[in-house]
Amino acid sequence: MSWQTNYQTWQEQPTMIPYIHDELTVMAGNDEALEAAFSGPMSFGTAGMRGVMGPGIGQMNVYTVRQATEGVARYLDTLDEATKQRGVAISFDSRYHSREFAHEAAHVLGAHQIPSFVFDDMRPTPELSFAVRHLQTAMGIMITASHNPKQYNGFKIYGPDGGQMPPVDSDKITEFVRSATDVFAIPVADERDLRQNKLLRIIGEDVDQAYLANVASVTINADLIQKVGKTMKLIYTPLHGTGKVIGERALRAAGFENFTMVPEQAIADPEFPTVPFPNPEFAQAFDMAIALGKQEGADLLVATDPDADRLGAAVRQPSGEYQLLTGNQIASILLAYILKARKEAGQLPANGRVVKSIVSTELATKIAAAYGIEMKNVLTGFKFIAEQIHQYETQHDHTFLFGFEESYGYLIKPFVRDKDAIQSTVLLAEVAADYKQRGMTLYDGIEELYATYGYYAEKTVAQEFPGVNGAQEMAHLMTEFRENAPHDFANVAITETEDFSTGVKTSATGETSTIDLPQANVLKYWLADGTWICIRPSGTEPKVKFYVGTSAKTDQAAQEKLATFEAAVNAYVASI
Ligand SMILES: O=P(O)(O)OC[C@H]1O[C@H](O)[C@H](O)[C@@H](O)[C@@H]1O
Repeated sequence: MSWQTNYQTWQEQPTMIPYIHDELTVMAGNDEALEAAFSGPMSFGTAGMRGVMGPGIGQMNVYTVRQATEGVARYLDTLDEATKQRGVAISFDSRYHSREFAHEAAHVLGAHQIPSFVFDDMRPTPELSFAVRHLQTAMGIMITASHNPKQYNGFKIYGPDGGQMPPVDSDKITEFVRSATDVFAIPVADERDLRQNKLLRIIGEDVDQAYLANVASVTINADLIQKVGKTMKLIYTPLHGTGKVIGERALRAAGFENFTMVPEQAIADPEFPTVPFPNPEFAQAFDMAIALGKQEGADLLVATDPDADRLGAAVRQPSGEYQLLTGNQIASILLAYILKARKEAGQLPANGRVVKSIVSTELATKIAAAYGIEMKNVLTGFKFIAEQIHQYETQHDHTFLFGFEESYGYLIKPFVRDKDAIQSTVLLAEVAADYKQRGMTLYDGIEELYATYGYYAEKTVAQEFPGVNGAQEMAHLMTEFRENAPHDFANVAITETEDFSTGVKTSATGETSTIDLPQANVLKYWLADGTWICIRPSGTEPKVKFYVGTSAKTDQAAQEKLATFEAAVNAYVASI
């Protein structure tokens, strides 16, 4: 159907929600906006859906949230009654309409006689993952657009283990979402009736307490925290999001009492008024924390994104200036501490495993190997880390020690099955305390890791492919890489090419072997000097991402190599 026809259907609805009706009126005559909103449905995939808020079948609004939830409900209808009656846990972040969307989801589930457990106020994504496990619900829904700009919102689905659903199940839900084509015909139950019939229950403090008790268990050395925790100075910013509700309590419960929250950013605000993007990957997210850190002489600055699943950090350098750490550096220093402290405590299991994505740093592999611990590499997406944990638990063959992605996501203990910035904040504080006790800072700690294991450097660059032809152009780029395969980058030979779409690894001499991972449109090259280069279309944005990871004997040499390979990749792409 054309966007004009879809638009007309919306215009002619007799019972349109008044504020959406008003938004439609504002859009009248703006063909570009109307085309974007009405040409096709929102895409619903393995990560659920995410998009700009506004009227139309292609944007996030009450009707598209109802449609997505209807898909979830129809899926649950196919399961046995006992599973269905376990219901769905629902949380939401601090964005515009997040609370409203969470309740709309409950109303749709209620119309199917499916109970829901909705948080009384915003809560982090990892706490929703925890709630699914704690309340033993059949599924979970998180209303969030993570660290996207304020115009966005999203709908994420979780399976009974608390992990984002693996493709095999989420594909079924996607089918059901697509089958609910008439968004205006989806039945919704009345909030008051649902509450009376116990089909909608409000949860909050009870789950918080259980979650916080678990978070306290991620610390390893209680004596250390006792000694240093009270004096070590931290600055924490929740960047106007859900971390405010629980991050403060988590730090305090773990014994870190000497911290200040950036006051302006400890106010939940869907405008995210103090930052250009509420994303701890961006330096500007730290501007206020740095100013406060300098005033207070803080050792460590920590920022969590609006749904508190990602964590960024900055550490004080000897000069008094702060240096931002990358996701790879934060993960490496957390991992090195976990392995060291657990070994010292006699708690390092021989069958321990660390899990990371294929685009994350090899420094972690080297650290793990130094402790005789195996590294498992999985595709990008924390659901694949959750899937590993589930497997270890059911097969009893490995013990999960740590999981991470370079995109600022880490998980320490599996009472949550997604990245957890609250757990990570608490453990990172303990790591800082450990260095402080040794008369060092986290900055020195990173230097120490490099001096021991080699200087590792990584970079991700993304090329955007906006517009209607974007997907096609991205496909063309990937095809070019496959059909006119490069032999080298910057004159360093490619020794192995991994094509995850066929699951085949090919050496320069033509020998092949199988990659033991699900199929995905990803290419990874291993070079003669140990450098790796990976290319994949983003699963969440219209971008192709290029990742480079290298290492050398000095920092300068590693940075130079990184710059050379980045230029070589850019040159190859420009030649296509
Ligand atoms: O596909 P990308 O844009 O690189 O995003 C990848 C990210 O997608 C989601 O946010 C997942 O929750 C993350 O675990 C994953 O890292």
